[in-house]
Amino acid sequence: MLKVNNISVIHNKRHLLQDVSFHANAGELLVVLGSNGAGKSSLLKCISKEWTPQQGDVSWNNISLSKWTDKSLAKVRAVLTQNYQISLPFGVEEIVMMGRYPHFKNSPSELDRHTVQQCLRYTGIEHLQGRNYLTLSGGEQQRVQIARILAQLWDGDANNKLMLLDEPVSALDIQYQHSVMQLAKKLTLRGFTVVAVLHDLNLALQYADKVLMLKQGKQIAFGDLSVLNEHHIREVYEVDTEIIQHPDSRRKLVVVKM
Ligand SMILES: Nc1ncnc2c1ncn2[C@@H]1O[C@H](COP(=O)(O)OP(=O)(O)OP(=O)(O)O)[C@@H](O)[C@H]1O
Repeated sequence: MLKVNNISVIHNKRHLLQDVSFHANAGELLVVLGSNGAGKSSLLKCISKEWTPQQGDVSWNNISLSKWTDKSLAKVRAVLTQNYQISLPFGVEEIVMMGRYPHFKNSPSELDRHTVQQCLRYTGIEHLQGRNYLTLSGGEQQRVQIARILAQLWDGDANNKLMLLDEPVSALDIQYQHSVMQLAKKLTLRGFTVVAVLHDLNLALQYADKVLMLKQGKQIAFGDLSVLNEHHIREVYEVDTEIIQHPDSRRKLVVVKM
């Protein structure tokens, strides 16, 4: 279980996060929502142990992140960041193999190579094998990055795996947006805990098990999909919306009122 207990992050006397508390269980997809600058990426940095909050605590499986070594955490927690910069002409398999770095010492084993192949297949990018990463489109690069973090978490107990996705679908067309969200959902069904920052409220309504809503570093709402309602959307985004139900699928949709 991921437990975030009353964390605050202060930078230059300004709260980037203030008294944020929530949890996510094994097998849950938690979507973090909020306006630009609300603190979503800052929160992911705290959950990934890149940042240590000045107040409060983050724990993974009942152990405070401060007690996890970087090496052991790297085997159970993987992060897809917004700006993964690579300037050298690595091949696609080499990038995915980077996800295996915490698992081997000097050179990859047969198992590591097999895992890379499995992750390329699982993410539907086998056809990109042999390509120079720098020549891929933004969307293709994003899917390779997803294969990389999957390779990092591939083996071991799925209930002990935490995947953090910062705007995973931002560069993707509608088909791949859904294929990435379906992949995230499939991983939660295996037992993974997935935390994803999204801007698309309809994707959140379709895929989230739980929702956390932030505004200016403060927690506006946390809970099941019922918290993603017109009232909280108005509070967070200052936009009037209506939540309607699709007549056939019964799926809920957010529509902006003009
Ligand atoms: N390293 C830093 N030093 C100072 N301020 C920072 C730092 N990182 C983020 N901030 C500030 O903290 C606030 C929250 O930023 P953050 O990137 O967490 O927001 P966000 O919700 O992810 O935004 P967006 O949706 O635009 O990506 C912003 O005002 C940002 O300028």
